[in-house]
Parts: sequence; structure tokens; C-alpha cells
Amino acid sequence: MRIQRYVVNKKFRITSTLQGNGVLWKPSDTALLSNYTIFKIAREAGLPPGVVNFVPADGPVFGDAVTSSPHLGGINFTGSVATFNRLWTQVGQNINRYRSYPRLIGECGGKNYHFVHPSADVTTVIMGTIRSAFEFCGQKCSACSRMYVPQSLWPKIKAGLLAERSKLKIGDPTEFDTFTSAVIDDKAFQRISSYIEHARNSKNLSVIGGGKYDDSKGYFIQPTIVESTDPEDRIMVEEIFGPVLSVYPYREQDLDSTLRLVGESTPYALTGAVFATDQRFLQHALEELKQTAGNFYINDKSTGSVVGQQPFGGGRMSGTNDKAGGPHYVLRWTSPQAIKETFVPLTEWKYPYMSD
Ligand SMILES: NC(=O)c1ccc[n+]([C@@H]2O[C@H](COP(=O)([O-])OP(=O)(O)OC[C@H]3O[C@@H](n4cnc5c(N)ncnc54)[C@H](O)[C@@H]3O)[C@@H](O)[C@H]2O)c1
Ligand SMILES: N[C@@H](CCC=O)C(=O)O
Repeated sequence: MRIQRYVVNKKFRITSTLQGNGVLWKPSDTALLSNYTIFKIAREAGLPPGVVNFVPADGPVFGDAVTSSPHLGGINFTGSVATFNRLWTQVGQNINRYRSYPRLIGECGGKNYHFVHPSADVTTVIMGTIRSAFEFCGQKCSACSRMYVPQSLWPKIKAGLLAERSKLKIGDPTEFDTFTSAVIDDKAFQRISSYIEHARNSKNLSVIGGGKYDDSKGYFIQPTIVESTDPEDRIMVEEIFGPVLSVYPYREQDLDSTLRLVGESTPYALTGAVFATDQRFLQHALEELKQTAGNFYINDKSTGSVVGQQPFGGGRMSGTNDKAGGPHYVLRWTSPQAIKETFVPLTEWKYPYMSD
């Protein structure tokens, strides 16, 4: 596919082309729909049959097969850090086998935050947090999982979160008034419920809302709110990928050090939100939290980016921040070629400055 052509002067024509870069793939249970969409769009865009393929397979079997193929052109992965690290390591180990250097894109996990300033609008904070933390049972890479609230606002925000939480209908997702449903599988159920048990057994943590779980019919876990006196407890630091929100009420005099903790306490940088009406604080937070979120929200929940409007992705251990849904993404999967064609015959090897 040739997409650009420049004639620089009468002597040269420089042409740039972009062409496909070999095997691309995007495995993810959580992204099956987008796999199908990519497949459909590719066909509609004119790619011949066989260029984009849907290949259902066991994850590690597929990963081992493609990373050991000399024809691997790139990996476009959505999933956990552990799996992406395994794939990247395998690519490194096989580097001498490949016909070209594979492009690697990772869209990985997050420990997404809501940071509340004393000037914040309390209702916005409560409603945005309920949606972000508990929609899709918290199984969204961008879901809010940790929250920092000034102690002065905590009683109001806590009461509001608990009241709204108790109104959420958990059940059959085909019913329109259902807000959230079961988690995806037994593995997720075990992982998420282990964090709830950790909260019950830790002196720094209190389960203040929800906390029950039941796998007798489907893997159901109540939307759960945990209050923490330790901002570095593992429940405030590790990705849970489930409906568990941990809140650290901070002292107002510790505002700046708490803001720094947002970036320092986790290795992730996917999404984050600040809630404030104080414009000077918002400017300060934007600067201070620059490296903590690929998608940063102001007075809005940390989820809900729309393809084509808000390119999505994060840095640090959240991925390679190539921004799916944005204009640069497709270029990562092309291979530009620069071509020079000379129209003037060459008559000697000496350059003009070398003449006697
Ligand atoms: N950043 C994003 O855009 C984004 C979006 C959705 C989910 N996520 C992240 O995905 C994770 C949850 O998804 P998950 O539990 O399915 O993750 P996962 O890493 O366990 O699995 C992701 C996909 O990779 C496959 N897989 C597993 N091992 C593999 C291997 N060795 N080689 C090749 N493929 C392999 C799985 O079958 C699955 O399809 C969370 O960390 C979440 O934050 C990120
Ligand atoms: N577009 C999603 C993120 C994509 C991953 O699941 C969001 O709602 O923020």
C-alpha cells in the first residue's frame, strides 16, 4: 500500500511507501469483540482474505508458537503484565531467528486512581467513583481501584458511596436495570476474593461496604469498599481487576506527599482522575501526576475513553503507550520504504569540488 509520494526536484523523485509488517495479533479474552471488529474493518478496508485471521487457541501454546516463528512481524497484546513480560522475554531469546525486528505493543494492567481535593464537588466524586470502580464488575483495565480522599470530606463521601453502593443491582446482565454481574471465571473469583480476605485480616484495613462473595451459581462478588490507613498496603498498590475499591483518607496537611504517593506507590500508569474546583490545584496536579496516567481525567471518572475521541493507553508497567484508537497507532504496524530514482545519467565519479 503506497500512501505518500514527494517529488523533491527535477533530479530526484523520492517516494515513501508504507507496507504491512508481517504477522500481527491481539489476543485477549477481554477484547474478543474488538478482535472481531478489527477483522471486519480489515476486510472492509480491502485487505485480502487470509491477511487478518481469528485463531482461537490456548494462550501459552499460541504465544510459544508465534514467538518462535522466524516470520513474527509484531505482537499487539492486550492483557496482564506477566503475560506481556513473558512474550517480550521470548522475543528477546529468539531475536537471532527473526527475519525482521518484531514490533511490540502491550496494553496491560493498571492501578487506576481517583484523587480528591478538598475543593471537589462531592456528588460528582461519589457518582463517578461508583461507575468507575464497579461497572463491568471492575474488570476494566481503566477501573478505579484506589482513591485518596481528604479527611475533611471523607465522612460525606463515605456515606454517599455506601448509600449508592447499596442501590446497585447485581445480576443478569441482559436486564437493563442490572448494574453489574459476575466476574469472568474461577481464577478471577479466587484472586479477587483473596484481596477481600486480606482486607478482613489486616489491621490497617476495614471492609466498610460489601465484602461477600459466592460461586455457588456464577462467580459473584459484591461491589466492595475497603478503608485503608496505609496507602502502601498491597490492596492500594496491586492490580485486582475486580469490584474492590480501596480508599485512603489523607490529612490535608499531607496533600503534597499524598499526591507524590500516587506515582511512587505503584508501577502502573494507565488511568487516573483528579476532582477539584480549585484551578491552581488542578494545574499543579496535572504537572505532578504527568507520569502516572496515560489517560488523565479532570472531574470525571477514570474510565470511558471512546475510540476515535480519546486515544487509549498507559506507560510504565501499563504498557507501551502507543494509544489504541489514535492516529499514530496504525503507523506502528507499517514498514515505510524510501525510494530514490535518478533521472540524470551519471557520467563521472568525481564530485564538482574535486575538479582540477
Ligand atoms: N490496557 C488495556 O487496554 C487493557 C484492556 C483490557 C484489559 N487489560 C488488562 O488485561 C488483564 C486482564 O486480562 P486477562 O486476565 O485475560 O490477562 P491475561 O494476560 O491472563 O490474558 C490475556 C490474553 O492473553 C492470552 N495469553 C495468556 N498467556 C499467553 C501466552 N503465554 N502467550 C500468548 N497469549 C497468552 C490469554 O489467553 C488471553 O487471551 C488485566 O491486567 C487488565 O488490566 C488491559
Ligand atoms: N475504553 C476503555 C478502556 C479500554 C480497555 O478496556 C475505557 O473505558 O476506559
